[in-house]
Amino acid sequence: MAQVPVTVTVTGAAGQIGYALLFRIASGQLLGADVPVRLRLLEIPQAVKAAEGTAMELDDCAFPLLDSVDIFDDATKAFEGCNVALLVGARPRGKGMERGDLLEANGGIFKPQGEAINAGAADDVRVLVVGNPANTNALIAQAHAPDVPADRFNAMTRLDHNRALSQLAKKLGVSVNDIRKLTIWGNHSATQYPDIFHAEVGGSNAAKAVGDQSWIEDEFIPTVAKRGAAIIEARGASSAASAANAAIDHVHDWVNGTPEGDWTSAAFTSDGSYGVPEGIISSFPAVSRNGRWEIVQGLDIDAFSRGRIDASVKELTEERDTVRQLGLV
Ligand SMILES: NC(=O)C1=CN([C@@H]2O[C@H](COP(=O)(O)OP(=O)(O)OC[C@H]3O[C@@H](n4cnc5c(N)ncnc54)[C@H](O)[C@@H]3O)[C@@H](O)[C@H]2O)C=CC1
Ligand SMILES: O=C([O-])CC(=O)C(=O)O
Repeated sequence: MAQVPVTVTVTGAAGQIGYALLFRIASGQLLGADVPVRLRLLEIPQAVKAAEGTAMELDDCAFPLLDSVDIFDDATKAFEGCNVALLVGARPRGKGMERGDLLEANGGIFKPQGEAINAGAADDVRVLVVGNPANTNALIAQAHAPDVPADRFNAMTRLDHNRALSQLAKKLGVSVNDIRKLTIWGNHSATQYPDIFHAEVGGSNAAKAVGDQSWIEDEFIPTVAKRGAAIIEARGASSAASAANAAIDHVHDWVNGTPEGDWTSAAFTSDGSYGVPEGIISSFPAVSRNGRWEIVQGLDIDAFSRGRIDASVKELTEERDTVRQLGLV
């Protein structure tokens, strides 16, 4: 191994996303085919044995890039020296629940994890929160890591972005490779706004190519925004492999940069752009340059998009107010 290994901490390692994620990280898909990784897995004590089973399977793959796997039930140890933290461990929602119903149950997990990241992670740590409600859990972790730059705490809306790409490609009968500049705004929840008004298909405007506002409003947006619930209904369990895939995409692009001529969607601390209140963790059109996300500026937001963005942002500010009342931020 030519390079120094990068330390990647994964929480909820024995869960279903963990199982879909760890093998892809160890094979080099998270950071690059020449970057060795050290895995540190965090689980609750009852699930440590299952995590050990996964670690045995990781051994059995003989991944050339996998330097080591260590398992912990103590957050302080798990985040020691961590460069990339994937906060997956949380309670998933069941049928009929909204992600916001999990705020109190999961809020308690992200405070100690933020503290542990603050105490022991590497100076360049990047944190992606996957566990729901992801945006507000990221806000909680960030609030307890005052020494880590705020922009290092992200929440995952890349799965929504990928879902939207796929739905739009199907509608237009094109490949996902033909679509650029799609955006998920707001919260990773049913209020999210998948925006195709700035998207391009084969270089032309995607909304014009669709040419059907009622499809956008009544089919596309609800299908993308409620896809998580549809998967739960169909599978009896929430999305796992697609969520792991999106986490890989998000961190890969954050670290290695987004392609020229395109952008993606990522949730991070608002600087007030597009009227999103400063400080909340909201999804934006984003490019990554030199390892940092930048919000794509200068997009015209019409009245329809304004209303949708505002509705999702309102939910985010309400979630923030709830966790404030609970003393979590
Ligand atoms: N942002 C997104 O797009 C998506 C988010 N999710 C969310 O990801 C989370 C994980 O989903 P699954 O893997 O399906 O759930 P799961 O229930 O299969 O696994 C969760 C794992 O987390 C562990 N865990 C619980 N508390 C922990 C703690 N304090 N520290 C470390 N580990 C802990 C559990 O023991 C369990 O092994 C859920 O919150 C789910 O809603 C799921 C899909 C997409
Ligand atoms: O819907 C859920 O609870 C899991 C999730 O976040 C998603 O699939 O988008």
